[in-house]
Amino acid sequence: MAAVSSSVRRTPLIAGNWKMNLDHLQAIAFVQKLAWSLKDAGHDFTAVEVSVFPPFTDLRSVQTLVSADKLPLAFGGQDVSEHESGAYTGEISATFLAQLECRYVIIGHSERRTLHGETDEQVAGKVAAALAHNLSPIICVGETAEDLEVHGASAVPVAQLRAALANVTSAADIVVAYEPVWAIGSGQAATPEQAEQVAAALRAVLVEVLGEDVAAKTRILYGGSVKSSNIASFMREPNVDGALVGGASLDVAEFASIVRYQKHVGL
Ligand SMILES: O=C[C@H](O)COP(=O)(O)O
Repeated sequence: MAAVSSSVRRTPLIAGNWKMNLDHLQAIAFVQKLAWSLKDAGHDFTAVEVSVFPPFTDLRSVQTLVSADKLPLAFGGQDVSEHESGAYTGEISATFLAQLECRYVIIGHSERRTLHGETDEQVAGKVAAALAHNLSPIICVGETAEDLEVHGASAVPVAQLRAALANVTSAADIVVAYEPVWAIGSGQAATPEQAEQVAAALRAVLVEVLGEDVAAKTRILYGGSVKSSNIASFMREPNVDGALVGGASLDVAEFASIVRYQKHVGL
């Protein structure tokens, strides 16, 4: 496995993927409460970055609030089109997301791959579209329970990451999220050791494709049944740099507690 300099500091990222939950009014209330709760707790947003991923219809409201109140929160879309513009009913372009000051966009979530038949080629196209508009793609990869049994944990995520990077040739501001499909919404998270093993294999792909410097700076998140009670165990792993949180990101207190993992476990 390719070695990566351990001296590079990667700012942890805790990302909340709301999926198809919270309308634009609920989004405003949630973001206000989250920001107040974290500020009250003295959270250092430069030490652990926080981002939320509302439905598209909430983004304008979230942008307005974050901008007006100068909140130290990032936000982004849950998906993006690989196309620039045109006759693509229902699609949202990277240009539109960039205009709403999105910093990130989730790409290739297993729910998109499974429920909407999204292919590796489309994922690669979306990654390219995001980067072309200075959005940082959070590239999701992960194996199903069947993949795990047949191929082991790393093979499918590694192949998915290689495919997603097909159009990426230079230093790029990307994030990788390792989300075993069987762990999503199941209450059965991977063990920290499993997450670290796959994250290390994914970092080796980053070294091969993008070089050691970029690989050393790229954050790799774990996702799948992350809660305040297990986040610290993942964050202790050297190649895990944050979490992509689904269900637990919909509760302000629980999500704030995940963000504050350093505090409550003394990391
Ligand atoms: O994007 C988030 C993941 O799908 C994880 O969801 P979960 O935390 O509900 O398991």
